[in-house]
Amino acid sequence: MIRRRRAARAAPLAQGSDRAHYRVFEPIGVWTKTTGDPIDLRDTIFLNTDVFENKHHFVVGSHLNRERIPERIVHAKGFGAYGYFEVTHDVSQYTTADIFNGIGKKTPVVGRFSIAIQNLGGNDVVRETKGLAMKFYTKQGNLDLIGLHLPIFLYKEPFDFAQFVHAFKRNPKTGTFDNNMRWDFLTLRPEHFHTIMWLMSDISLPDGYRKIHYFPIHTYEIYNKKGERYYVKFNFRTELGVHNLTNAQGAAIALEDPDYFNTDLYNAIVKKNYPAWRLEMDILTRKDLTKVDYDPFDVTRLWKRGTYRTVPIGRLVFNRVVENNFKDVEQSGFCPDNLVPGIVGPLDAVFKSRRIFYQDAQNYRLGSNFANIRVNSPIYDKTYVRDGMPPLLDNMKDAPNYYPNSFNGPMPYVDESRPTDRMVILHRNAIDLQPMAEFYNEIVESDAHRQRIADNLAASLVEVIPDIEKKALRLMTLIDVDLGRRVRATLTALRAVDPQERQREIAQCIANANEIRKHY
Ligand code: HEM
Repeated sequence: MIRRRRAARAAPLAQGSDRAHYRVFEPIGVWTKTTGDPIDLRDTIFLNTDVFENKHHFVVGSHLNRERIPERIVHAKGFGAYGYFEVTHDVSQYTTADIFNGIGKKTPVVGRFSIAIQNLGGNDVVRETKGLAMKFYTKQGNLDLIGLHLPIFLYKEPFDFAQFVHAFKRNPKTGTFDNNMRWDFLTLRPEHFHTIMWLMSDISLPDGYRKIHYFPIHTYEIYNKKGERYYVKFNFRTELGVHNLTNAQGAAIALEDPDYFNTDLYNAIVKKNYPAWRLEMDILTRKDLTKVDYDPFDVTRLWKRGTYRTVPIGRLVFNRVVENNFKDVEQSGFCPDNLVPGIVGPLDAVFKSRRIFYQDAQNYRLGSNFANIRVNSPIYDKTYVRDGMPPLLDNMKDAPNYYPNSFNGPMPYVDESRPTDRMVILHRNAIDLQPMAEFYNEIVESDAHRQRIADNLAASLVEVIPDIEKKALRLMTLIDVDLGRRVRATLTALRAVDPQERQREIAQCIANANEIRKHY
């Protein structure tokens, strides 16, 4: 699979190559200023002219100064594609959501694939959470499902979001990623460590965005026509199967192409190797909720095997690359709170917090009318939300701008199936190390994989100060004595390497990387 990428790069300009964006257009027309008046050739040459006379120069220069908008606080680096979702199994017995009813029904979709911690311009090939944010343009409004490559989340305490982001982003003094900050925070908030274990495992260095499963993680409440409620987790399973890179392959690719994930996705789609995912849902009934001996709304742990059943729903396919990255990707805004009739949504505390902050982030990043940006607009909307910063589209022209009114303005409808009450979820704040031990001993399939996890953890501890290292090793030992022992042993071995030997190792690593690169 890596080899294909080299071939793709060999002839970037060749006709019919995967670099389809190098097409030559039919003449587009006369170049104009932003105000539409044609540009004279003499307005494009400033040398030996009075630069201050040239209005065009100032329009272009001052616009350039304003080209950047704030990057996303997390998942800043990403790439997008358009596609569709097709129902393969009717699930109307569980939900009235139009998108999931009627075999063969197709709904247009935009997706944004991303990396969690890197800034815009960062490296794709790093051991970080990957995301896939999806917007389904359904007949009943936009449904946004936002998934990660992991089936669990870091914490169930919403307050931790800002603290985690600060600890895992850059040190305020050095401007670099800092394992001391990370481990300090982790040892004080051990709940997060479950996700960190998944991050240190093989699936967290995947071979591109296409070969990953994505999980919206939360337990969603859904309801059918009779008003019966179900509790479900959605899973998007890649049809290509999960493929991961070794650390050495990752290092080589990171050097060669920091945008590898974008390149891979782009090339696959233009070559018509459309990436596809099977959507399924794990289901618990209301009765099941009272029977299970775990909290099914806790995003930090998996549902126990044997307690739920899984039903297939459909197929998600991305078959069109975006035509303009800024317009379609940078300006896209996904809110987990964009739900449709038939899907009440999750009830846990983390989701409640997300209901507020995505919307707020997009108000800040894109402006209060971000829903009017084409990529974010639903198929149908008739609102009383008016005016404000552009874009405004037709601003509902002269239709009434208040409700109720006597002039036939938009009217609400009645969803008779929608539940009238909401369950209140109370979480426990006890730290449960059992899911972490289970991950290490049961989900991780082999001893060799356990060793790789320990090696990755140890590598992240090399620069950590003794006090924090001690706490980190204690935590790992509490989870599993074998884990603590392995990490300690690798750490000792890494520290024992004398500096010259280390230099040789780095040189060897680069040589290995070059060797690997020869093959793709
Ligand atoms: C308290 C919990 C959380 C908060 C407050 C939070 C907040 C945010 C914010 C503010 C953004 C940037 C949005 C933008 O600028 O458009 C974001 C992006 C994102 N978040 Fe979260 N998040 C939380 C938990 C989660 C969880 C549980 C998941 C996955 C299930 C997730 C997945 C993502 C993804 C994939 C993106 C990138 C969206 C895109 O591509 O535009 N987050 N989050």
